[in-house]
Amino acid sequence: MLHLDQLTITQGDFRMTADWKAAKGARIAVIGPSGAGKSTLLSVVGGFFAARSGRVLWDGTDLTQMGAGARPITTVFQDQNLFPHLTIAQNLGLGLSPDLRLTRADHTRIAAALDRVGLSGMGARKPAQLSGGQQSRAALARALLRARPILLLDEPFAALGPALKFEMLELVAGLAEENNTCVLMVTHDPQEARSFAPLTCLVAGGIAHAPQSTQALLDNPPPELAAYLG
Ligand SMILES: Nc1ncnc2c1ncn2[C@@H]1O[C@H](COP(=O)(O)OP(=O)(O)OP(=O)(O)O)[C@@H](O)[C@H]1O
Repeated sequence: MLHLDQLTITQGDFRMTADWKAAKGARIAVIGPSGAGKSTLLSVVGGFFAARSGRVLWDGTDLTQMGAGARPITTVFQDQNLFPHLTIAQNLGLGLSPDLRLTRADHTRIAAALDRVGLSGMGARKPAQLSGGQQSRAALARALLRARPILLLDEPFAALGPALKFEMLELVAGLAEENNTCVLMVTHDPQEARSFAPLTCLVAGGIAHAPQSTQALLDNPPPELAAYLG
């Protein structure tokens, strides 16, 4: 279980609180107005930014003082963060071994992860030799290889067209279900939230609210969400 325990997050004049729990395997959309703090929330959970007070726990283990790499968490940002000078296979290998000393078993796992996202045989290419959608798949394959129980997605597919985006979301949902991964995904798109996430965390008015039913929230949005959805 992911537990955000009385978090207070400040950044300049910005202030936000979060105090809730999410079960293993929960898929949660993070939605709210621009500047409300969605990315900041993910940064705090992922270990890229420290909260002013409160704790982040996973299954009772306090992660608050752990660096991002040590947390049981994988984060995928919008820019995909693939290294341009490395091949796709090496980019994936970084998820297994930061110094790229890969065993034969590692190479087998990398090939299997590429197969899984529909990139069979493309491991030797550089990122620039893949389309935007294929790069997204590669970033997802790397996240998959890390096999951490929490996955944070900050608008990872924003650059993709609608068809490809939904294909990717389906892929993530399937993988998350298989691996019982707890996913927090920032999105601006209510349709995306509905199709991907049974639960939604509304971030608005200085509060990252406890996850609630996506359908109920979007069918009957509170004023701050209604204004944002238009
Ligand atoms: N480096 C910073 N210093 C001070 N304030 C910051 C900094 N970065 C962000 N902020 C403020 O923190 C608040 C939350 O920003 P954040 O990027 O988390 O919002 P968001 O909900 O993800 O927005 P968007 O939907 O536009 O991406 C904003 O009000 C922003 O102005």
